[in-house]
Amino acid sequence: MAFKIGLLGLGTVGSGVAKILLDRQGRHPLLGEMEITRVGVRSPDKPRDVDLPQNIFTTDLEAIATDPAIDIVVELIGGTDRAYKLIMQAINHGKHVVTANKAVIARYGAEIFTAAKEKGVYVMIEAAVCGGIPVIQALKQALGANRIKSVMGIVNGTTNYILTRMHREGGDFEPILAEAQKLGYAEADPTADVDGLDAADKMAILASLAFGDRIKLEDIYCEGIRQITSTDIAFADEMGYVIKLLGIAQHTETARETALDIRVHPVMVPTSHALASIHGVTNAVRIEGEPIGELVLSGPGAGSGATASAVVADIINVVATLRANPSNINLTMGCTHQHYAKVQSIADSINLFYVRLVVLNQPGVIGAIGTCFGQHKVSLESIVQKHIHDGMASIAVITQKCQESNFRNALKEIGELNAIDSIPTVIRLLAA
Ligand SMILES: NC(=O)c1ccc[n+]([C@@H]2O[C@H](COP(=O)([O-])OP(=O)(O)OC[C@H]3O[C@@H](n4cnc5c(N)ncnc54)[C@H](O)[C@@H]3O)[C@@H](O)[C@H]2O)c1
Ligand SMILES: N[C@@H](CCO)C(=O)O
Repeated sequence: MAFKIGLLGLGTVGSGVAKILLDRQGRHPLLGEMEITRVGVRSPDKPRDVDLPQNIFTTDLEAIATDPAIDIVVELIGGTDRAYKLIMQAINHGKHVVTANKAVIARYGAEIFTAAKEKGVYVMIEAAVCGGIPVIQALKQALGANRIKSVMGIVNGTTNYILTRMHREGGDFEPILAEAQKLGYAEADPTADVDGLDAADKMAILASLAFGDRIKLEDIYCEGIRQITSTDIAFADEMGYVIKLLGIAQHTETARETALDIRVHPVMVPTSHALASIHGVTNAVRIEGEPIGELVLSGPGAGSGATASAVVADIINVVATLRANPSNINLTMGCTHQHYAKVQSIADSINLFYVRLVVLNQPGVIGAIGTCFGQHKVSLESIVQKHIHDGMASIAVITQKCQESNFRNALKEIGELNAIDSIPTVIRLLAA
């Protein structure tokens, strides 16, 4: 008897899933035990490049989520509210759910996984983070023996594509974003990607699995890449760094037991670092655990086939588990977190900084900047003056590790000095 699948959404990822399920040759034998029974779409009569019988299409998505004949609901419509309601409906009707929807899981994970636990069903989310990279399964299962120390990654392909092009071409953010939109690499509304919100959704999910607590999205400090200029890229390049948008989740150095440091922001990454060589739309996640040490998973973070690969892997896992033991939940596939993580404020975090200042080219400016930082307990690694013209100079400062609030207080005071024209960029930095 085949397991019956109800597919909600037949767009980029939905079509990829249907294509895999309709073309089983050479793939996992369990695909032979699955059948797409109903498909929820907006326009049933629209011509499509997947060979599904017309009579299984419907615009009534609720009917699929509540259909007693369906075993697994695969939610691929995107968005938040409607998708959340459909997922909850499916769970409440005793169906297992597979979704690629990071926005829903990051916002409503607590409600969804609580309901799933009560109903004894699986909610599988491999495709929600980094598309085709099996990072969810790694954290839930393969790395289960480890105490995870940190999870750090390039989890948004759009921003990595833009930053890679800025590095390669020396171009500025806006024109490269416009071209990325024309080429289909960036959405017409790029906000979620370029402002770091998509990465924050993904980090909430990864950190929750890595550290065993729920994460409130609003607790994640989030900064995007709009302020990065070609000048900063050139400075970074000269100093042996590349600028990447990173998601970071780690235990704090000072109060390891009590707080989680979780954020998304641009970082100057030394060219020798594993994440520095991740280019274009590729994603990568570096996980550090005890006893395993460090490992990096990299690959396609989006796209029809890559994301569908993760969705179908989840379906296979559900089917395999149901075949082996239909009545007991496999604990390595579920999510049982009860408490919310205590998250460290960005002001308390410890960072190294790169800061670029535009100043009047006059004696004593560098000394005054150094003094201000010193008065706020910020030690400097280097301070270099460049690009002198029209009586103005650009100064690039790199600090040693310092508390973010001390750095910000120093910077506020420096900004008030007469010789300071502007402070266009501040970027946190990874130690070389
Ligand atoms: N595209 C990717 O590379 C990628 C990667 C990882 C995760 N995801 C996630 O996968 C999900 C799907 O993304 P996608 O790229 O396939 O989006 P998409 O826009 O290509 O497809 C969504 C489909 O759902 C349909 N749909 C939406 N609301 C509907 C409704 N109320 N009734 C019927 N049909 C409806 C749309 O018409 C569309 O065909 C999203 O949650 C997204 O975040 C996508
Ligand atoms: N918009 C996402 C892809 C889906 O997660 C990205 O650019 O990585």
